[in-house]
Amino acid sequence: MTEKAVPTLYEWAGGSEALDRLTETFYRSVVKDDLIGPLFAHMDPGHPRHVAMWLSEVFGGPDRYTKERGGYPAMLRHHLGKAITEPQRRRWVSLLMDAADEVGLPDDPEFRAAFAGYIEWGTRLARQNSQPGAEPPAQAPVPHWGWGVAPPYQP
Ligand code: HEM
Repeated sequence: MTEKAVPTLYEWAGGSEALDRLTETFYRSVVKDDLIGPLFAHMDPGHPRHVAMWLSEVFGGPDRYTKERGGYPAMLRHHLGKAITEPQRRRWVSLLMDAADEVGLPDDPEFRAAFAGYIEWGTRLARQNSQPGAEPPAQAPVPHWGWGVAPPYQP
């Protein structure tokens, strides 16, 4: 019996097109939000696409954020000194999950658990690293997130 190959989270999500749709929709609601909108008032117009590139790389897609945007050190720099609060972090997560539903990212339990796991981890690091006086590592690889203990259900 041959075993099915396990797709990456990137493939399961629908690739870069799906992640672009996700971040476009997400940042449209972010900029209108009273709690976190002001943080993004001077956002680069390419921001949604850049974050989609980051997420693609994390979830096993092409390493475009590393090649074209400067990888982890560049991402880190964008958060330093922003003093993100816990309510702001929670709002960011909540709006992203709303956007995931709105654009129809796969909603199976395994995908959403893995997706939420990375988002929870990443936003907590972003909050910590954004505090005044934080000294996060200046260099680190872009994380590669997988399915964890619940690989996709493939009957
Ligand atoms: C998993 C969590 C997160 C990821 C993957 C992420 C990713 C990124 C990336 C890749 C950039 C740089 C984009 C570029 O190269 O142009 C960035 C910038 C930024 N992020 Fe995050 N971020 C996360 C969480 C957060 C949270 C929780 C907040 C605040 C509530 C936040 C606020 C910002 C801001 C204000 C910028 C700079 C925007 C600008 O002025 O251009 N991030 N983020």
